[in-house]
Amino acid sequence: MYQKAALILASASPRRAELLAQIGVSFQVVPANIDETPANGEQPNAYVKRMAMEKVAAVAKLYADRVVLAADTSVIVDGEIWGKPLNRQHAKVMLNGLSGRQHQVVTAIAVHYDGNVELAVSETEVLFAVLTDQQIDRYVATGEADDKAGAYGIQGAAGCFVERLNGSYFGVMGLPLYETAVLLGKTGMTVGPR
Ligand SMILES: Cc1cn([C@H]2C[C@H](O)[C@@H](COP(=O)(O)OP(=O)(O)OP(=O)(O)O)O2)c(=O)[nH]c1=O
Repeated sequence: MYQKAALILASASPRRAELLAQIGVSFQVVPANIDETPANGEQPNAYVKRMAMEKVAAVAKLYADRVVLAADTSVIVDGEIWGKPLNRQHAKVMLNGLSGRQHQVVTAIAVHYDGNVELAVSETEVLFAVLTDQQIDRYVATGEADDKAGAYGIQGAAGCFVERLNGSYFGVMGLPLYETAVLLGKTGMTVGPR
């Protein structure tokens, strides 16, 4: 059995740290620095899985005796992978592209322990309301779009852009809690209420 603090969260995302803390897990943060460029013609699911695997591997090689958790979230529109906006103009273009339509949010999580890697993928359908230019401008001006896949964060002001979703709210936010608990459970960790 691992001790509580044996876990390393290989992520710079404050949302992931917040969500992991929410399920009663103690951890240390060691962000992974990898190239997040999709390969030519790479399928969205294959891409998010590869990203989660590369993030976990980059940190696990430095901390071989620990449990390491990494994740990757992408927004998929018509089969196209949308990561974070390059700038605020790009964020507005992305939000315009999401307005009044359905898209998918795919989050892959990878857990490395004892030389093994376990992977899980959470996929959620999200329907956005029709957004006005004024709503988009105001939202982007808050700065909330800057560092998020698809230029929105469901957990903030953009929560009111989401008419409905089918899947995992936490997966959209960046860390699907059910899948995380299942994978961490395999390492022998106690996860959840205590
Ligand atoms: C769609 C959506 C994404 N996001 C965030 C979660 C992730 O932080 C980010 C997607 O980028 P990622 O590349 O998955 O993660 P990251 O670069 O922030 O952190 P790291 O690679 O170190 O783990 O978008 C939200 O917070 N809310 C949302 O509704």
